[in-house]
Amino acid sequence: MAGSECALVRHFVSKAPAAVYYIPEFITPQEETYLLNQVYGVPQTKWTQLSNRRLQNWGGLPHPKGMVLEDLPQWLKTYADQIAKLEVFEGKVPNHVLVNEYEAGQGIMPHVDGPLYFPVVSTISLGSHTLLDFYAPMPIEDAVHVSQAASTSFEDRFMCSILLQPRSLVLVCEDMYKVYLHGIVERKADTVTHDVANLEKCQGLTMGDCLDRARRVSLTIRHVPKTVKAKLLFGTKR
Ligand SMILES: O=C(O)CCC(=O)C(=O)O
Ligand SMILES: [Fe+2]
Repeated sequence: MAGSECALVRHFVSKAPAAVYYIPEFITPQEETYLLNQVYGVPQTKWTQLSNRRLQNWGGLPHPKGMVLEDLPQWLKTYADQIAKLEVFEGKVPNHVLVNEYEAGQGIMPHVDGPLYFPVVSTISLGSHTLLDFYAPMPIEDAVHVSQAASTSFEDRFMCSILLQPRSLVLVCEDMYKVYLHGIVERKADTVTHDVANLEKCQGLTMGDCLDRARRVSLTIRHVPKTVKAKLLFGTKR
């Protein structure tokens, strides 16, 4: 992306409840193919299989005592450096990437990314679109009656969706990171509705369109502020 195009204001999603920026076609189709080749070119042992998705962790394992920093491979570092220039990380360069792979029909439960990261997440989507859904947190008074609240809560607390098209970049900031939960519903297709807050930034789509999901790979690029040398975290006597 050319420097002059970097001003984020025009990518601001004004219909979201707090700061989200959505940049369609952040990377070219050639870069998308290149990144997918890199993701699938790593040794099988880099993959962790979860019940509803596979992932690769790069940069180190975030830990409350600090992350033992590992260099990002160049194919990820290039994008961490580009995203740093967008200035949402306040001068820091992202040092951690989670690669998530979802088959059509897979998703991720609503969650918050938590305090180990600088409170901004930047995500490049590869291969397929998805809908990233945002939810208000559970009210405190309900939290003590979790089992009752949980049965209806996500539907009641739904706030908006952001359509993540292949090759797009989304930046989730402020309360969208710190307060609201995000998740991806396990569905094979998504319908475009008024709930999609960034629809006006998605070319060629109209209300009511049905989009079939395919396999999606996401690069979740973040900054872990607290890093340590391996010796300090684990001690010397092991
Ligand atoms: O795949 C995505 O876009 C979301 C991933 C996510 O929320 C996470 O890894 O914490
Ligand atoms: Fe997340």
